[in-house]
Amino acid sequence: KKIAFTAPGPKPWPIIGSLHLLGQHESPFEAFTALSKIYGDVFSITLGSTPCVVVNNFKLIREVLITKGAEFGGRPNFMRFHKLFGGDRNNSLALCDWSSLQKTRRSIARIYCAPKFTSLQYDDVNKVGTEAVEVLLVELRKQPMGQPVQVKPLILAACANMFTQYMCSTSFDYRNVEFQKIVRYFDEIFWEINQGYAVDFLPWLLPFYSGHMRKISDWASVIRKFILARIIDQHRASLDPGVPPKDFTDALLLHLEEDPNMNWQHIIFELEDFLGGHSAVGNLVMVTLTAIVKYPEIAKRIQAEVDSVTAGTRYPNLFDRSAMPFTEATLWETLRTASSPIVPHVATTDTEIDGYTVKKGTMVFVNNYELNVGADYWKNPQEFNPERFISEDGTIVKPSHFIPFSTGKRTCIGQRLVQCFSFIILATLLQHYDISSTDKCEVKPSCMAVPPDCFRLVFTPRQVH
Ligand code: HEM
Repeated sequence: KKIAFTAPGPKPWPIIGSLHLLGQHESPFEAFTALSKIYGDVFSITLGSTPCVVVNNFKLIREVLITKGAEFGGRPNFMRFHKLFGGDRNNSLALCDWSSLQKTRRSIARIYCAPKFTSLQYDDVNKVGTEAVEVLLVELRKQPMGQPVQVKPLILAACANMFTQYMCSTSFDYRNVEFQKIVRYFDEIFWEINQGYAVDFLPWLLPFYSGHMRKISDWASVIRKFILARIIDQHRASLDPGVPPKDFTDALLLHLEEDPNMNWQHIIFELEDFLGGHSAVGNLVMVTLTAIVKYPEIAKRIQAEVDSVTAGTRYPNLFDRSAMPFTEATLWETLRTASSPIVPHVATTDTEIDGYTVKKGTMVFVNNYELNVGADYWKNPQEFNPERFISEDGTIVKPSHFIPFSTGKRTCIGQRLVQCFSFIILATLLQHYDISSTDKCEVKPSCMAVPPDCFRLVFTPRQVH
């Protein structure tokens, strides 16, 4: 008879478990990599009183996300996740446990959020993206040129309009105070969701976090009220079940009429989830711009590419992507080096990883930081070098272990939109400006988010493009 063993790991202390070990490095993922050198590529760790397993190599990560994806489809029960979604994290697509409702929600979203290259939706993404970036250029021209500018809110507003226009056929003026407020709150939430807190694992600390938790649920509820009043109500008034849906919002509303398992709340929460994706794109662009500032030669290569493709006579667009591999590769290299964490998974049944027993309810961390910067996976991993994603024939190549959007059942639904919108913004900004900074442009390791109030950038109009 086979004897069941759990994976080796550090001995937990009473109450805090091994939480203290995560504090010994700049990011918990660096701590995981360090611990994997002691305990092996799969190890157990108790955080607070939660049993966790960390998987650290590509073979085991595939086992968790693909081969046994169905057994690891749950999400952690963090209080913050509930607070963000009206008291129940199952309202959220990214933070809910796996269910048939989730399957339905993902399938409605896929057509709109993962548009194929030859689809009508792709043309729409292109149109919406290029129009919104032209408005961004107009706003940038109003800023003092050659001086430090707090540019994040402008970039986020452009991204927000790309998302609201694409998904809800609605966009907003940059001076609309309510719009500014929800863009800010979405960004606060994005920053928040990217932080790890001891209270996630030590719920008895909750009384000390009550103010913080209230703030989180207030941000989310202001956002939902805005979505209902400014977007859903208008769509509902003009909805015509006899014609194909004009956008994602219509598709969701039509689905509500057909599917008894769907209710009003689901629609609002689903829109909130997807519209919130704009903060991810805006933060990715900000992180990419830190590389542009740090490595001026990379900016020059992107400028050469955009100048040659557009001959200085038009704005770049999505159909230029294949002719601008360096620009695209810079975004992939940013995703690699920033190494955004994969949301933890949870075992929904008693199972195994690499032969070790994993009990139902165990939280599983996928150490994608190791996949992104480990010496076993990359040549000179610490170097920022977009060339690593360009093949000899000038096309983009991504090694199979590079999974910035994860893989399997719960893979990111927004990845195509991210690639499309961030490409348009980066290419157009560099077509028009040289970008530098007098501030320290630092990004935390293993984090795709920069704080809502972050470094300023200096935009200098280019003479030739
Ligand atoms: C730089 C930008 C982004 C990165 C790096 C990113 C990465 C990820 C990762 C790693 C996951 C977790 C997958 C897993 O647990 O296995 C995820 C989930 C998800 N992402 Fe993204 N994402 C980005 C932007 C977006 C955008 C723009 C949207 C929406 C339009 C979006 C929608 C989602 C959703 C709905 C999920 C949850 C899927 C599920 O749990 O079933 N993401 N993303």
